[in-house]
Amino acid sequence: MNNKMSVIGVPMDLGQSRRGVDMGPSAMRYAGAIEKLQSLKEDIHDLGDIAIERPDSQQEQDDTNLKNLPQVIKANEELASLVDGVIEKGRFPVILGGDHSIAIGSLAGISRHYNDLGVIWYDAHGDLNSGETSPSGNIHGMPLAVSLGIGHDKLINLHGDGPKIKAENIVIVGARSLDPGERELIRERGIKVFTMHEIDRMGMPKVMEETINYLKERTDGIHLSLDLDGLDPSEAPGVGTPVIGGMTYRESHLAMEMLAESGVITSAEFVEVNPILDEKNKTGEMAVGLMGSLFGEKLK
Ligand SMILES: NC(=[NH2+])NCCC[C@H](N)C(=O)O
Ligand SMILES: [Mn+2]
Ligand SMILES: [Mn+2]
Repeated sequence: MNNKMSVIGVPMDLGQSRRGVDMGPSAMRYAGAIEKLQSLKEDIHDLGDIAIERPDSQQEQDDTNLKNLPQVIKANEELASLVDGVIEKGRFPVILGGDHSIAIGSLAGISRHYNDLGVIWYDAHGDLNSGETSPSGNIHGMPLAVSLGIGHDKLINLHGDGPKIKAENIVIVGARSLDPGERELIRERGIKVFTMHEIDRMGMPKVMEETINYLKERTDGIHLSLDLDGLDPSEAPGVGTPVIGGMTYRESHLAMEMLAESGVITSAEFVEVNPILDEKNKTGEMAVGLMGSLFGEKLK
């Protein structure tokens, strides 16, 4: 894995309806994210946080049901250029969210550097909705669909026209809350999903082994998009859209350690940490713990 890393914070909560996930980067920094990275890699640049526009209360709702669309676009454009520049310089981008809508910008910036970018979507959700299928209008439920070229034009064409990734290069791990439109899309496009059912049946070691082997043979880089709500809310309560029956902290560590051993991950983001809903920053600390394992921390 690349020893030079650049960290970008994206303090944005406008892709969903519960305030507080904008403090995610602070929560992870407070829990020692930068120090953790410095202890594992030799060259860490902290690029600080992107400036986020506040929503305008006078703003007219446009013809879509997408909440805070202009601000989400603006933040993602900025993130995409930054991430693009980081990779251009030969560095590994680590993105701290923010709600999951920021994956639109991450993937737009990263995908420019790969012909077949793979994505591991570690999440309770599929985030495969569009304006038509979304039950909420929350853009954090849409980034994977947008990156496939499904959804609002301005989101799809952000930082380069058209789709950024291919359906066959995605693996979703930990899904247990999928909307009807998302299920249909998964079926239609043949997206690989390990639901909690499969994780229970096969065990995390087999799930990660299959995930890594599947993506290794068809991609030229793999982005890990880790939504903290993939973990069970009893362990990671500081998230805006908790779903019971999730992956444990131990299983998640193992998954990160297997990714570290495989050496396949070329970029990563940690999203949806909401310190307002958390218990003494437990979820922020968990995110940093998982970062450690992903980037090669070993106890002996
Ligand atoms: N990144 C997330 N936590 N996404 C949750 C999405 C929840 C639901 N599927 C929606 O579209 O609103
Ligand atoms: Mn998500
Ligand atoms: Mn989620």
